[in-house]
Amino acid sequence: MLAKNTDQIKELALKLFEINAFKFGDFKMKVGINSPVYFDLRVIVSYPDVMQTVSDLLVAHIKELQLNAKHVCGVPYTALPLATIVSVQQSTPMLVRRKEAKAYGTKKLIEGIYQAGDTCLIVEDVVTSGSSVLDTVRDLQSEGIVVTDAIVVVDREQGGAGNIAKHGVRMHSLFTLSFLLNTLHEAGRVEKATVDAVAKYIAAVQINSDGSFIGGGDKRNPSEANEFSRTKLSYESRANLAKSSIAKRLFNLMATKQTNLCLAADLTKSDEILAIADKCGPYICLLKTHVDIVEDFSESFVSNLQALATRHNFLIMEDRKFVDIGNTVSLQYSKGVYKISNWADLVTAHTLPGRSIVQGLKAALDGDDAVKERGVFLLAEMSSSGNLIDDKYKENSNKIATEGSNVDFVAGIVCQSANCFSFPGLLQLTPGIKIDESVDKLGQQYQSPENAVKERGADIGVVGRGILQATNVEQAAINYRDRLWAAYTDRIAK
Ligand SMILES: O=c1ccn([C@@H]2O[C@H](COP(=O)(O)O)[C@@H](O)[C@H]2O)c(=O)[nH]1
Repeated sequence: MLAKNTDQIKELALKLFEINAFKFGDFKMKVGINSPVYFDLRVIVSYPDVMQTVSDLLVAHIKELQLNAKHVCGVPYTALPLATIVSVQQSTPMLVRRKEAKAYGTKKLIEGIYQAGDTCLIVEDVVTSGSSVLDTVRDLQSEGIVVTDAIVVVDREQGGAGNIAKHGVRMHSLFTLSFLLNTLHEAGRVEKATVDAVAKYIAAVQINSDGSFIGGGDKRNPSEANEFSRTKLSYESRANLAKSSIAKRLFNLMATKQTNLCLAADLTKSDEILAIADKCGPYICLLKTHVDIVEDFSESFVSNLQALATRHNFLIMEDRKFVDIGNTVSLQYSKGVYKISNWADLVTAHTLPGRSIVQGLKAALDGDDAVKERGVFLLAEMSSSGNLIDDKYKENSNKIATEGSNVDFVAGIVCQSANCFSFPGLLQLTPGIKIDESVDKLGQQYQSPENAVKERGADIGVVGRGILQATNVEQAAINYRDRLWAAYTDRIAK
């Protein structure tokens, strides 16, 4: 890294974290190992300002290092747009490497005009073992092109630079993983413990270009290599990793109040809801409503509920399960009889309409400060038997939740299984909890608090009729609070 651009590079590092191009979690890497950190620079194409900064820095770096090759070539695919901008900015002709040779026509692997003996600079986004850079080097060399240097945005410091050097190619990076972590720490975005844990992982997991481990052994065991598995981290440390302000607030509230119980207040009279909120308020982190079942809804009902939320320190979630085009959802959230955005800290939404559902909800709020006060939980799974959700739907819901433009507003995911998502800054809300595991007559399936938290990854357990139908609702809330909380403390202690 060159000292001249340090401030700009630091700013870029913070921006990459902000747009979720860099994240903490438990990620499966190309080489088959789990990693606590992941770079997804594919997202930067959606941020022209970030593209501009990255390519400006690459060009400045190339000039300073005097890497005067005749061509530039991006490693497919993420680095292709970066290589294109570098090529245009420097007026250096580009070469394009195909991943597979064409089955027809020229059958070329390298597109562009070149001659044997020409030099070429490689552009890459992220280097782990260096194998992708080396694949590109090999194909260029097979055409007689000379490669002596590669410029990359991020060096994960896991052996890539050394592996590439063994093939006679010098690797230069805009920044390293350690630099990025220290920058995030200096800016107060991550704790020192996080920096140390990742440093430990990097030191332990050094990779050869064929995917084997430098020094031998098998580091694929996540408990040895990765301390960032979402279900192993405390709510306090996950608060630091959360990108949504309300998720941070909820994690901290749960940790200080020592409760991960959400009460589903599915009652039809406002007085009944207020009475149960008052009785159970001291034991819950969240109170969930279905406001459209309340027969005597009024503005005073919501203001009284908000007063109870302040008195007992819980948040309010309207389980509206929005599912429509962005414009309609925006109106449903903020207008009509209920004006949900005025009083519900959190809402729920299906991902069926696609990413526009999140944008629609955000559009109803008045600016960035209002967005910070609110959040959404996206439904990726349901507890009802025979529901139509499949693995692809789950995976795509997770993608929507972690996309850069959504991360400030998506606080969590409603789901039933621990493998639904890995980003530790999101909360898993799991409904369908009852001490006597059973089913109801209309398709609801229940599991015990212990199973929900320890086996299925629930961070917050939702209990409705298990409390509402108890003879002593306050005592029932205490029982569920105690069992859910004990299951969580057991989970992180193991
Ligand atoms: O998959 C889902 C999503 C939401 N819910 C809601 O949770 C409560 C559960 O109430 P119980 O009385 O404990 O069954 C209810 O408000 C549902 O709308 C869910 O059950 N499953």
